[in-house]
Amino acid sequence: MPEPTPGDSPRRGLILVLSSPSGAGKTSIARALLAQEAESGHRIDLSISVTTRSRRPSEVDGIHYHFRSVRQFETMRDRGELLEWAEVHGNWYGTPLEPVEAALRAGEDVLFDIDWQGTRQVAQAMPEDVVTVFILPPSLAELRSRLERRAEDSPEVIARRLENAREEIGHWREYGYLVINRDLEVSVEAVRSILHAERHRQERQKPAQILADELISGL
Ligand SMILES: Nc1nc2c(ncn2[C@@H]2O[C@H](COP(=O)(O)OP(=O)(O)O)[C@@H](O)[C@H]2O)c(=O)[nH]1
Ligand SMILES: Nc1ncnc2c1ncn2[C@@H]1O[C@H](COP(=O)(O)OP(=O)(O)O)[C@@H](O)[C@H]1O
Repeated sequence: MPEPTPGDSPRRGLILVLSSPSGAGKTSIARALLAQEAESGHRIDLSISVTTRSRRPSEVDGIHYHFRSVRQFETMRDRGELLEWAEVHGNWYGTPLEPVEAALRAGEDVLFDIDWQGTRQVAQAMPEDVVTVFILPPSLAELRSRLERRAEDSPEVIARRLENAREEIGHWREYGYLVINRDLEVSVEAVRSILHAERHRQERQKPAQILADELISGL
């Protein structure tokens, strides 16, 4: 992306929300998307949520989540430090507000991996900044087998996530875009196309708006 020329205001960043039932592949899509965007010089950051759930073997505190006690979580929430929060699968999850505001101001996009309850809150709080994508698994059998293949949760935890899938999927109508995650590469490309198109929305293109007016006044 070319650097804005002097006098241009930088584009305000956008929030790209990915939601899905657990195991449909949003974390895999998010990771690949971030890597590809970074490679091509675009600025998009992952919002790192705070959670009270226990860390999985493959997860690192501060990279995948900020793992906190219930008391620490409640303190952050009560101080107004969270943009949104929700109880999901029996644990608390929330999005720290400050890094999101700083990124948007700096013209940087932010990727959210949050559930439908959080999406609603963000869409209400920042309607102009939010783009929402719901990821569907190709079938229930595939959803189950992805949760099992990931092999990071106990059978009880997997069963609970499958039970909750019905409610999560039930909110698909609240999202602007739908992607069926059959082939990971194809899904990543679909989400990238959405992101790239949304960056060009007229309302988000301050430098282009200014340029258009300058062109008119020079004619
Ligand atoms: N509302 C909200 N949901 C979150 C947040 N972080 C993660 N989630 C959601 O919590 C659910 C469980 O996430 P996680 O424990 O990582 O399990 P996974 O989806 O099976 O990998 C998913 O639907 C996430 O999108 C957050 O900050 N806020
Ligand atoms: N398109 C796909 N085809 C096959 N397996 C996939 C695909 N997308 C993700 N997976 C696998 O499914 C499992 C769950 O994916 P993950 O990204 O952790 O889902 P979520 O974040 O939605 O819970 C992981 O083992 C991941 O490697």
